[in-house]
Amino acid sequence: MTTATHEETLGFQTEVKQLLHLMIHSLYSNREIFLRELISNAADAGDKLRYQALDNDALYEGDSDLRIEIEHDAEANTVTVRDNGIGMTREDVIANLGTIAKSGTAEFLKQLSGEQQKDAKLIGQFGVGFYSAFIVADEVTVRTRRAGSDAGVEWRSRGEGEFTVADIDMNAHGTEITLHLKDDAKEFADDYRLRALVRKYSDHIDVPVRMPRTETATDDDGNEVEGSEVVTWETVNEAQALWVRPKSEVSDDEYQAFYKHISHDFSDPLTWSHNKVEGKLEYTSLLYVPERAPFDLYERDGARGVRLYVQRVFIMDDAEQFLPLYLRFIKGVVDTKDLSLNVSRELLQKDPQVDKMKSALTKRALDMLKKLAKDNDAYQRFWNTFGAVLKEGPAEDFANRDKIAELLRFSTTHTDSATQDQSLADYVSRMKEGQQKIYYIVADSFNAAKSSPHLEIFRKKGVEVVLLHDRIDEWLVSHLTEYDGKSLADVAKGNLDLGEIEGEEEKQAQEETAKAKEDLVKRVQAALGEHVQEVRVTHRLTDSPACVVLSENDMGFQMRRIMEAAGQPLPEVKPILELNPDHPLISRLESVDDASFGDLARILLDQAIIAEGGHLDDPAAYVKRLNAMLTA
Ligand SMILES: Nc1ncnc2c1ncn2[C@@H]1O[C@H](COP(=O)(O)OP(=O)(O)OP(=O)(O)O)[C@@H](O)[C@H]1O
Repeated sequence: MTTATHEETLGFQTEVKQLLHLMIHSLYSNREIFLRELISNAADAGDKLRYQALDNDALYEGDSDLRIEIEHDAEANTVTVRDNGIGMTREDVIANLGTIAKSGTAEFLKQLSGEQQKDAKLIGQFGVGFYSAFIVADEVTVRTRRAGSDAGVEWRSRGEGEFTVADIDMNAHGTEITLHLKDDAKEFADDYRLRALVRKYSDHIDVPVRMPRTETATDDDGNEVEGSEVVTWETVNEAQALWVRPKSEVSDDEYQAFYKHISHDFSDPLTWSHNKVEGKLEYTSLLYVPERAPFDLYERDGARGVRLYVQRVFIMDDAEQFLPLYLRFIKGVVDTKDLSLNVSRELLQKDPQVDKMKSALTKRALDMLKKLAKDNDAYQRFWNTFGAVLKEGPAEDFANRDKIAELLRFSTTHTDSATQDQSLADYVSRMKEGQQKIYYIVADSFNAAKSSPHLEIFRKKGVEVVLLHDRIDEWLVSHLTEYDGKSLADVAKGNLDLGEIEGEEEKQAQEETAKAKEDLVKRVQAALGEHVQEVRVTHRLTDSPACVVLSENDMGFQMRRIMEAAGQPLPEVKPILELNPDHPLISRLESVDDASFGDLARILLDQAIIAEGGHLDDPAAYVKRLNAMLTA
């Protein structure tokens, strides 16, 4: 009988309470995943012990045969998951099983609306982990002892806001988790069910998962002999690391199950790529593209996907050195012979072998996406979720710029739909005769891009324009300046240059118009003074009277607004005002008296700024001027 001492009752961190509540209510129909989660943790605990024992064999305490054991008691309604892994100290227990350390958790939970809270998949992206035990249990007891330490700990909770910890004596190191099943979850205290679940979810993990089998002797008449029961432990799973097996022998189901084991995701991955590399570098990689984004995709210290193994020994999670940041959504495993077992994060950063593996894995990942792109439907789902992350690529990874460019998808005026489903290759295939550039516009929203006055001439001439409206887009195009030998041109910057799309006659007519309006331009320039960089006549407009543009080298309007919102001080840039000589308002401008001229010119400038999505310095003054005009 163990004696519990130093017992204390503590409250869960608020986030844990919220998560427990959400989980219990939203994961009811996925209840069985609790076993996968507990086995995953137990396997990780084994991995951690094996890693630490590399330096200190004594940590095994004479038991280096890592394993997981699952038992049940149908009468008591319990299921127990036991491992002889690293175990936990009292401090570990309080920190790990009382709080959630992931940053961004509070915001994530807060953002979930009532409807979303019922969506299992949303909670699933969070990675439910240990707390999923409470989906099936009304009481959970954890007994654990850290390998190499004397002190055992017992943690108990009903999942209702509090937990109790106490010191206990414990012979074996490792962790034993006992679930007292809820009335409606008694079905899990069943040998057949548990075995099936282990095979379904944990066949492919490295550690053996064992379950007891009781055999009873029978007499000559076939009756069981009382007291002859012998319990043998039977390994239920295959217990071989999946990535070590030849590709041809691994089924899709096994790949998918392994993905769920490493990612804690509920959905199947979209695709995967399994490769064994031999030669100068020797490693095996198994990379997956998930279907759903993790909640912390945009968190600075959010989880990165790759787990590092050295010769099958788990070394670390989140090994960010193996893939660039713009591929952070990729999950998987890298196992290599070329690193030493005691490699640390710091050493990884300096190791030239790691750089080589990173560049090889990056290519693999990009090739995997290229293959996925052949399936329009699947690729679109990928793009809708991770496209904005992939757009970080050209800036981060200059060498693979062209490969990344092939993978990008955009909205364009060809479809005029907010769905980003057009590739640059699609665009190029539709370019007009004589068109040398790929035209794009950047705006704060799809509608602002689609309705921009800058597009008028392009629509008139049937020239397609890429409609950029993600926050990252201006950053993207500042690093992706050409594709397939064609430069990318912002239609809102510099002089309009349609190249050979316009005939000589057209160009001449435009020059003549510009000449004819020289006086007007000068007058507007004088009236607007310091508010503009320049005033000129344009032929890019058909319906609007005026628009604002920037010089070729100025930072775009969208990027400016983002940087200003981030509190970044920026030098002031004045817009160039372009006037549409064929518009009635411009003709009117030529005929109004001096008193009204200044006001109308200013209204045209302000309207052009509004149409482009900008903010006026003094909106009330604009309204006043406009009202004065309307009532004149
Ligand atoms: N069987 C175990 N042995 C040792 N430590 C454990 C065990 N189970 C859980 N832990 C510890 O508790 C922590 C929290 O577990 P939990 O399952 O909630 O989250 P996680 O595994 O870190 O995250 P996720 O499940 O999202 O990957 C683990 O990181 C680990 O440190």
